[in-house]
Amino acid sequence: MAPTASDVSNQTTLIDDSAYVKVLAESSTLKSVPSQFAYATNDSKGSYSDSIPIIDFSLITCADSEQRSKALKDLARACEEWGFFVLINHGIPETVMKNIIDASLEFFELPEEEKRRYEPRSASDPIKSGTGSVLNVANQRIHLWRDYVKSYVHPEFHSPHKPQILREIVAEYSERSRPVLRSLLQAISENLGLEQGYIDDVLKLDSCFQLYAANYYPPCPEPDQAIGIPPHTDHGLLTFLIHNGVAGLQIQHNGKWFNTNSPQNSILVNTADHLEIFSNGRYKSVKHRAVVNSEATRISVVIANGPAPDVIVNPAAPLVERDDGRALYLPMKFIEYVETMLSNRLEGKGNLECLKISPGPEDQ
Ligand SMILES: O=C(O)CCC(=O)C(=O)O
Ligand SMILES: [Fe+2]
Repeated sequence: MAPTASDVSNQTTLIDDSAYVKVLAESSTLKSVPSQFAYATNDSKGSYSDSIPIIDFSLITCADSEQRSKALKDLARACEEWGFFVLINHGIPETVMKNIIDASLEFFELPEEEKRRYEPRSASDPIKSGTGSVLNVANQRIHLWRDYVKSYVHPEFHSPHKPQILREIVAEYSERSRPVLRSLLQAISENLGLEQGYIDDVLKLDSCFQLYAANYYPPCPEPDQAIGIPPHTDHGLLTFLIHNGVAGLQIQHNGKWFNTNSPQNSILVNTADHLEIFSNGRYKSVKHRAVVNSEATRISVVIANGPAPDVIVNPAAPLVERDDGRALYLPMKFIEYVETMLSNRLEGKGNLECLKISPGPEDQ
C-alpha cells in the first residue's frame, strides 16, 4: 500500500536529516518514531507460505541428467510463479557467509567520521554509505529505518578501506558467488529455450557487474510506523541476499506480502529488472521490502548481479521473435540504469516502468 504521512501532531521529534539511524536508535530517550520516518504499514506482519520454492544448487549442476532436468523445472517454476527462491547447497562455505555478515557489522560500528567519508556525492561514486530516504507518491520525503554501505565489486573492485577484513571478505564472497550466478543463468537460459551459454555471451558475464550492499536495521520503537526499505524491485539479473538470522525481508506474491524464512547457510535469490527485460517479460522482477522490528538489529548483505556495465540490455532477440517481433522493453545501457536508479529513489515507480513499451492501439 502507498505510504501515508502519519499525523505529526503527536510525533514532534525532528532529527538531523543525515543522522545515522543506528545513532538515533541507540539514544535511550527514543520512545516513538520521529516524524521524518512516518510510514504506516497496516500489513507489515506478512503471511507465511510453506510453498516458497527451495532450489538445490547441487542438482542444477549435477551430472545425472534426470535429476538435473527436474531441478531445472523447479527453477523455471520458481522464476515464473514467485520470482524468488531459497538456494541451498550452493557450495559457498558457511564461514565466508558468517564472516561477511560480521565484517559488515564492524563497518557500521566504525566512528561516524570514518563512515562519512563515503557519503554519496554523485550516483557514480563506487562506494557509498549513509542512511536513505525516498519520495512517496505525495512527493514527501520519507526517511528509511536503515543505514547502508554499498560498493561496486566487479568487474572493478572497490571497498571501504576499514575495516580491513571487510575488503578481504567482500572480495572472496563476490568471487565465490560468480560461478553460482553463472550456473544459475545457464540453467535459466535453457529454461527460456535459449542456448545454455546465451545469457552469458550476450550479457558478457565474464565482466558481470556486482554491487555489494549491507543494510543495518536497528530495533525500532514503533515498527509499524517506519520501514527499512519500501516496496521496490532491484536492478540486475539475480539478487543474492543473506542475513544475520533476524527476519525482515518480505516478497510480494499474488498481491500479498510473504515473509521469507531461510535455512541457515542458504541464499535468498530474487529475479530482478534485467531478467524481466531480457526475457521480454516472461520472468517478472519481484517486488520486495524490508520491514523492521522492535527487538533485534537486523543485518542483510546483498550482492546485486547484473550484466557487464557497458552492455545495452534489450529483450533477447529469439524471445522477441517468438513474441511476433514485439519487444516489450526499450534498450538501455546497464550502468546508466543502475546510476539513475541509485540517484532517483522514487517509491513505487522504478526505471523498469519507464522502459516498458505500452501496446499500440492495434494491439489492444
Ligand atoms: O534487507 C533486506 O532484506 C532487503 C534488502 C533489499 O531489498 C535491497 O538492498 O535491495
Ligand atoms: Fe532489494
